[in-house]
Amino acid sequence: MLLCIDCGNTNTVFAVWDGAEFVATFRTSTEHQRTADQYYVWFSQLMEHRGIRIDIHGVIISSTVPRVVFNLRVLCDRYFATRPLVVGKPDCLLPTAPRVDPGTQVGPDRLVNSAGAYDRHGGDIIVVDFGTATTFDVVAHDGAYVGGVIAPGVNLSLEALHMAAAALPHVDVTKPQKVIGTNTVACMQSGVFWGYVGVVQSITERIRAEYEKPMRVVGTGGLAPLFAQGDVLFDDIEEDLTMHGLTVIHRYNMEHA
Ligand SMILES: Nc1ncnc2c1ncn2[C@@H]1O[C@H](COP(=O)(O)OP(=O)(O)O)[C@@H](O)[C@H]1O
Ligand SMILES: CC(C)(COP(=O)(O)O)[C@@H](O)C(=O)NCCC(=O)O
Ligand SMILES: [K+]
Repeated sequence: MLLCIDCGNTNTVFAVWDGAEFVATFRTSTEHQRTADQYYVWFSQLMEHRGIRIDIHGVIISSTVPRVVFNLRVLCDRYFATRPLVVGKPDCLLPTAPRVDPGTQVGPDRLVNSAGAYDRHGGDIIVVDFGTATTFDVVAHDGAYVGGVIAPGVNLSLEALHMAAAALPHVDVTKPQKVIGTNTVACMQSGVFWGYVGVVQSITERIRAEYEKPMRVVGTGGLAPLFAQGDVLFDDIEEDLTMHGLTVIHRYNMEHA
C-alpha cells in the first residue's frame, strides 16, 4: 500500500492506494504540534473503522507547512518502517524540473498539481487550486511548472472581512441567489462569490493572453465545483488532482531511483 500525504496550511489529507486502486482518504486539520503517535492513533482508528488492514510500504508527502514534516517522518519510521519521499527535497525526483527564478522555492503542492495535470492532460495547462491560498499553476508543453499566480484564499478573504469589520459576521461561502444582496450576509456572500468568479476569469484570461498558446484550465480543491456554478471557468474539475500528482511522482521515483 502507498500512503500519500498532502499537508496544506489548513488541512492534512491522507490517501491510501493499493497498487493503482484507491482505498481510502482521511482528512484532519493541519497542526504542527501533532505528534507521530497522534497521527497513528487517528489513522489506525479510521482504517480499522473501514475494516482495512494497514500494510503501508511507501509514503510520499507534500507539505506547504515545513514544520509538520518532522513528525510525519517519525510516523513513517516508527509505524511503517519506511523512509518517505518528501516533494521539494533533493532526493525526491520530479518528472520535469520547474523553470522559475534561481533560488525560488515553489510550493510543493504546486509541483504536485503540475505533475498530476500533465499526466492526465499533457501540457499547456492552468491548474486553479482553491486552498488556503488560491493558486494558479502554469504547466508548460513538457510538464514543467513555469510559474503562476497566488491570490488570497476564499475562506481567508471571508475571515479577513469578519476580523477587520466590527459589524460583519462570520459567513460561509455559497452562491447567493442574487448579485444585489438585501442583507449583510447576502452582500458578503455576493462579494466573495462573484469576486472570485471574476478573479478566476480575469487571471486565466490574462495568463492565456501572455502564454500565447491555447490552454486548458483544470480546477481543483473543495471549492472548485461551487465556483463553477458562477460561470464556465474550467475545462475540467478534478478534486483528486493533488493526490493523483503524488502517485505520479512516487511512481516516477520508483522507476528512476
Ligand atoms: N467542499 C468544501 N466546501 C466548503 N469549504 C471547503 C471545502 N473544501 C475545503 N473547504 C475550505 O477551503 C479552505 C481550504 O481548504 P483546503 O483545500 O483543505 O486547503 P489547504 O490545502 O490549503 O489546507 C478551508 O478553509 C476549508 O474549510
Ligand atoms: C501558495 C501556497 C501558500 C498555497 O498553499 P495551500 O493553500 O495549499 O496551503 C503554497 O504553495 C506555498 O507556500 N508556496 C510557496 C511559494 C510559491 O509557491 O511560489
Ligand atoms: K492545497
